[in-house]
Amino acid sequence: MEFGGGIRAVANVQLVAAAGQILSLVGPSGCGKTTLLRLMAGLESPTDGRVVLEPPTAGKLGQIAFVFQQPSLLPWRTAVENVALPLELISRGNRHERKDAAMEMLTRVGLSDALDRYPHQLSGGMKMRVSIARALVTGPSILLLDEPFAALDDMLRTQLGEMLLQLWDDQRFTAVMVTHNIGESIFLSHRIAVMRSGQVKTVVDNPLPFPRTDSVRSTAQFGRFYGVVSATLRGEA
Ligand SMILES: Nc1ncnc2c1ncn2[C@@H]1O[C@H](COP(=O)(O)OP(=O)(O)OP(=O)(O)O)[C@@H](O)[C@H]1O
Repeated sequence: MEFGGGIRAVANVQLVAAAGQILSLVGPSGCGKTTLLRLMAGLESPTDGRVVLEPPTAGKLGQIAFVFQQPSLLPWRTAVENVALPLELISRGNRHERKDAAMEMLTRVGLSDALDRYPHQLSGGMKMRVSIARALVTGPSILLLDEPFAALDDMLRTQLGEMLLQLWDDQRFTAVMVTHNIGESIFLSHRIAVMRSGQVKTVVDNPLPFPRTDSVRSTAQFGRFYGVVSATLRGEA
């Protein structure tokens, strides 16, 4: 993928996101993580090469969802109205059905008490919950997340990570998530793709079993794997 001015953001990448699993992309700033994610989403077109979605229906409306670092909610819509928006855009259901689906999704992300609040009445963590509910309301088979929790404090980050795992357990979507945070990549994913200078240097399988709760972070296995991923990031492994 080459941008104007000859900037080569991503090159020679061969990466498979296994169906029903969570894959993390980690790497130093500017190594091409976001570009690769945007290529997968179809938000950028590759200068060369291709992105293959399996099954092909994964490319259908409502089947790929993207969560950005900023929740980017519409300020004039309530939480329910924001979450119902993707259903409106793909003309699914009538007004009542869309509202019911949005309410159910918001309940699943722990916001049953905030359905009718506007974005300015929500905390940063609540806005991200709405953003994730909006992404998942169509029941996508692929969820792409770009540093979704980067702006949140550690405690919220952990809570939302656990929530994401719970949602994955319920919906079993295929997820690809960009993160700077090694601990988060280990906690949340099945496999971790380590990127440097626009290339995927290696993909490591995460040995930690599911289901995972926060307590897994204090296990020796977690610590050992953290060391492996860090060394890989530094180019030592
Ligand atoms: N729209 C664009 N136009 C020109 N260059 C771009 C564009 N988007 C990204 N780049 C360049 O491509 C390279 C990879 O950027 P990208 O945002 O994918 O990296 P990243 O790993 O996600 O970085 P960060 O972790 O800082 O978000 C960088 O050199 C960046 O400056």
